[in-house]
Amino acid sequence: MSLRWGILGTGNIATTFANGLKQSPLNSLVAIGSRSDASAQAFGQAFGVTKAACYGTYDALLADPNVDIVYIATPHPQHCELAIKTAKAKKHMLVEKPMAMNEREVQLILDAAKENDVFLMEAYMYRCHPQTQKAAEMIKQGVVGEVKLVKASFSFEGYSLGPSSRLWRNELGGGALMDIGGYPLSWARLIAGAAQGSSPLHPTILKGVGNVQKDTQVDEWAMASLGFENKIGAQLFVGVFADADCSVEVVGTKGTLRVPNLWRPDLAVLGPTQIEVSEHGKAAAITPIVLEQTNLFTFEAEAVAKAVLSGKKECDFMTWEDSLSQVRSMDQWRKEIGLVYSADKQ
Ligand SMILES: NC(=O)C1=CN([C@@H]2O[C@H](COP(=O)(O)OP(=O)(O)OC[C@H]3O[C@@H](n4cnc5c(N)ncnc54)[C@H](OP(=O)(O)O)[C@@H]3O)[C@@H](O)[C@H]2O)C=CC1
Ligand SMILES: O=C1OC[C@@H](O)[C@H](O)[C@H]1O
Repeated sequence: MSLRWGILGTGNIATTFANGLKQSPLNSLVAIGSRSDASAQAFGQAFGVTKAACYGTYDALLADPNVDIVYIATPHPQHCELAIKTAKAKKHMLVEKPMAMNEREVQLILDAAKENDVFLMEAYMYRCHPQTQKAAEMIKQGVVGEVKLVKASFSFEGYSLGPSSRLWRNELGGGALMDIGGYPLSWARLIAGAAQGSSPLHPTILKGVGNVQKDTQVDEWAMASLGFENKIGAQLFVGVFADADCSVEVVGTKGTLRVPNLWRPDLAVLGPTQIEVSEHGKAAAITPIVLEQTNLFTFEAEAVAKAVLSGKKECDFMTWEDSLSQVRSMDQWRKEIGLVYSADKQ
């Protein structure tokens, strides 16, 4: 039995995810929903969706009885309303990151998923990749000794997208922190937990700085320093002004573990898929991650399908508790740098 997907939104990540679905025997794309008929038809044609299941409204897709699960791939401010509607339509859902704009919205989504007994996951796709699981396992086994510090960066050049891009518009949830801050944050939390053999931890302290621009009212870069109950610290950096550092490191008493390409291991141009461990002062030993299937979004879709088809409402790679911890930390990080959206005023 395969899971029948409908996608809401026909932008960048919707296309990437639809390609990932194509390679997954457990999944199939059966419907596409857009704000416009023309976009729905064009997208549907590219991915072999029947004309009748290319919908010019999101509501029409949610009313389609052939859709088991919905992938919400719109800008973040639309996630909350669409996720609640999806749950009420009794459909499972994979919601793009960040799950919603703030804790109040995430809580509403969790309540709706619980009430309607549907599967829900926030789409931190890198968490579903074998490289991430291997790195966390190595930390748990003590390859760097006692973990002291997690360093994680994510940056890309976003100016070329132009000022109309969601990245630069406050009303579309723009800025570096909301777009990519959740990646280093979710990695630091995962590793702080892995170090003690537990699920991801919530930070006990989070201090941040950032550059919220006067004209756009979104941040061009943001940094955070975190502390966890087990005395692990983390330094996070995100920026959307240049293709700068994207690597992650875990520093321990014995040595350092480094992953050069954690976020998009499917894109070889961003670096090799490998884990590098060096004892302090020595050359790194490299563990290559060799895989038959390399599409990151196929891993994500398969993780979701396995959970849904076995009756689970959550996926172990990104649980509901994990998403709550994420948004609480993101809210705190935003408060530290003075980054405000209209959702915060409701
Ligand atoms: N996991 C990952 O690797 C990635 C995740 N993302 C996440 O996915 C979501 C979408 O990002 P991305 O695909 O880059 O965004 P895009 O701007 O490329 O696409 C968003 C789509 O959402 C729909 N939409 C609904 N309301 C609006 C609106 N008011 N303005 C613009 N578009 C709207 C549009 O589709 P239509 O007109 O058909 O309705 C549009 O094409 C974000 O939450 C982002 O954080 C993004 C990139 C990578
Ligand atoms: O999640 C993401 O990862 C890659 C970025 O290019 C994109 O803007 C972001 O939404």
